Amino acid sequence: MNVYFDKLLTLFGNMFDERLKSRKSKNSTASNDVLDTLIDIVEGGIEELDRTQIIYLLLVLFVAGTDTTSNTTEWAMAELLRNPQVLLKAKKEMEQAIGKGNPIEESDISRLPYLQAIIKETFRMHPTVPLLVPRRAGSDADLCGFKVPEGSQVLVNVWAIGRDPSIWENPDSFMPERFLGSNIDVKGTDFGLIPFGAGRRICPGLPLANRMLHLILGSLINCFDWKLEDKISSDKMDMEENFGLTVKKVKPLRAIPIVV
Ligand code: HEM
Repeated sequence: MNVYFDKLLTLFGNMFDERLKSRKSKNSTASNDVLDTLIDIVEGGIEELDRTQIIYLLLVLFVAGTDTTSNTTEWAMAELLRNPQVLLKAKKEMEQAIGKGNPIEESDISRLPYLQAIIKETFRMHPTVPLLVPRRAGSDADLCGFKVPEGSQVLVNVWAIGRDPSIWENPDSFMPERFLGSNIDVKGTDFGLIPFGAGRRICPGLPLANRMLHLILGSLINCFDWKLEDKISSDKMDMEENFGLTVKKVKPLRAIPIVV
């Protein structure tokens, strides 16, 4: 793992140095990306950050933002292939809203309520960070009759919340319809659905990740038809989960795209 981190740190270090150089050149145009913004902050004297801190910050964003987004996409595709009627309904919605085979744009998302519901349902059943980031109780607390002494480490089991039959009807069924016409969202205020956490340490990548997921999944649905490898039927798919800091599929999804 450390070898990979070292490689990434070298990569980000080179990017940082090249960007500084290019910003000083006469023909430079602003990229307006994260790196440019961080350098603007340093040069504007708003925050004291050095090269090492910026490189580590890029590493954190990269590590926290890649596996989480790709895992969620993989779970969503697996559920769509396991539930062909859901995939068909999503295709129809997109065909009507943006036209078959067209890539989806950010401005289309608000016109695709079923796609939004599919992503919420994926987050409910497959929250990629199942226990969030550990918390420590700042003072003694009483939680539904349980005593939580000051200083205890608290883990929030988001995976179990998503499968709790007292909150969700048929919790083990993939039913995006449950979110149609509902205001429940993943932004940290509906505690039945907190795949990005909640409170002060809520995932800062939420707006980016949520948009990216709609664009990626929407394009995969609208631009391709899909079939499972080796003629596996949808009801025989392996959905076993590997629990760790993130929940991955034990057997990676292998599906074949066919351009529409
Ligand atoms: C599907 C995508 C993602 C999911 C499900 C997700 C989920 C989470 C969760 C559950 C936490 C802990 C929050 C808590 O304990 O309350 C977290 C923290 C974090 N996430 Fe994400 N994340 C995603 C994508 C991203 C992206 C794209 C970025 C950045 C580009 C990012 C950056 C971070 C960072 C930096 C933290 C640590 C925040 C802190 O400790 O204050 N995440 N994420």
